[in-house]
Amino acid sequence: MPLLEVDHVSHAYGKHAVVRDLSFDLAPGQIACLLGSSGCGKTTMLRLIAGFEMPAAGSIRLNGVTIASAKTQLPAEARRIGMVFQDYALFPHLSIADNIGFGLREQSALATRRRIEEMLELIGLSDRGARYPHELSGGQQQRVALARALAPQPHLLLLDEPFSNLDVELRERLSLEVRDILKRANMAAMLVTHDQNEAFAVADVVGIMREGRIEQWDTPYNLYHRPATRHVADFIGQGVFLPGEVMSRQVVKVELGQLDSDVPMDCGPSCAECQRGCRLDVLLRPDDVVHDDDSGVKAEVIAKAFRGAEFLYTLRLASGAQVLSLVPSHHNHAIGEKIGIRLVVDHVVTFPQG
Ligand SMILES: Nc1ncnc2c1ncn2[C@@H]1O[C@H](COP(=O)(O)OP(=O)(O)OP(=O)(O)O)[C@@H](O)[C@H]1O
Repeated sequence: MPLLEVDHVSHAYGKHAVVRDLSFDLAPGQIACLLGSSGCGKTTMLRLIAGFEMPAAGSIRLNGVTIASAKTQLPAEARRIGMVFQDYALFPHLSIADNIGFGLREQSALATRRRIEEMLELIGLSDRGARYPHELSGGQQQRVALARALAPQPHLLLLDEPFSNLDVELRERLSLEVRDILKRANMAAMLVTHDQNEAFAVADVVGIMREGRIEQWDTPYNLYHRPATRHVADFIGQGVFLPGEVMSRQVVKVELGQLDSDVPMDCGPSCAECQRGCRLDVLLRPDDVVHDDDSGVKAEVIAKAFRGAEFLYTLRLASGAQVLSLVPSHHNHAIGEKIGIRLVVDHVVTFPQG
């Protein structure tokens, strides 16, 4: 049985529909993320699960029990759902240990002390229990916020942009640490963010939200390699769309060569049984375009960005179309130079021409 079931949930603020017919499940111990640009309804969905908003339609079940629908609304404090916010929200006048123990006041003093010690160990701050929040770094404070939310053993943890107050380097490291802590605690969690790296670092499964709907609910790998829509393909990672000509249901030709797809290609709604000659767009990621001096296909370097181990080259093809290519940075070519390239595409992704 799924731990969390969100079933056709909708919500509006006045007449403004913000969450539209959303459905997804979360398994025990699974970490999911809602990813989308600002205003797409991510936080509202989190607030519906937490119990701070009531759905206009649909239902939310936790462990098989309906906690929210248009008719039922279990109070937030009765849901056993923990929350971690972007501003940590630690109590400044309480020690780290007392912050973590805040939600445990109904337990005996001994049980509370043991649980605090366990949580301090889980977040790697066993020696800081007597300190106060202002004596800790931002990353450490966020770990304490996580420990405080985990201490009462919630069924589910919700994290609202938990790393957005931290600098990029720390954000990346803490994302991995948080994933590790959640996995060790076998805690199911749902994160919302607009940062793709964060989503990919923390989550097992990611829902791409747009205007209150989920466009694709999938693993980070599939979102990148098998985007279901043009919007997802654009939103996740980098890439370009190159016009292609369908040679058969499984083969498409682009300017750089012929590609074999392991899935049949649909050229558009009118194309029931694809005929040779239909046209569509092929998604090419920078890692699909490989630099090869021996290749007969040449492209002109029109821009380059140094990434340390690699250059990201923007290349112009003979037709004028542009592609991106990730090239090991010891291949340092000048702008205007022509370099050999070839395609190495594992998954051919095509869309009707836009
Ligand atoms: N309490 C509210 N009353 C009225 N409108 C609201 C309220 N909360 C959010 N909204 C609106 O609903 C829409 C979705 O907001 P929400 O906070 O869910 O988006 P989000 O995807 O989390 O965005 P962000 O990444 O900027 O936090 C926005 O247009 C926002 O202005």
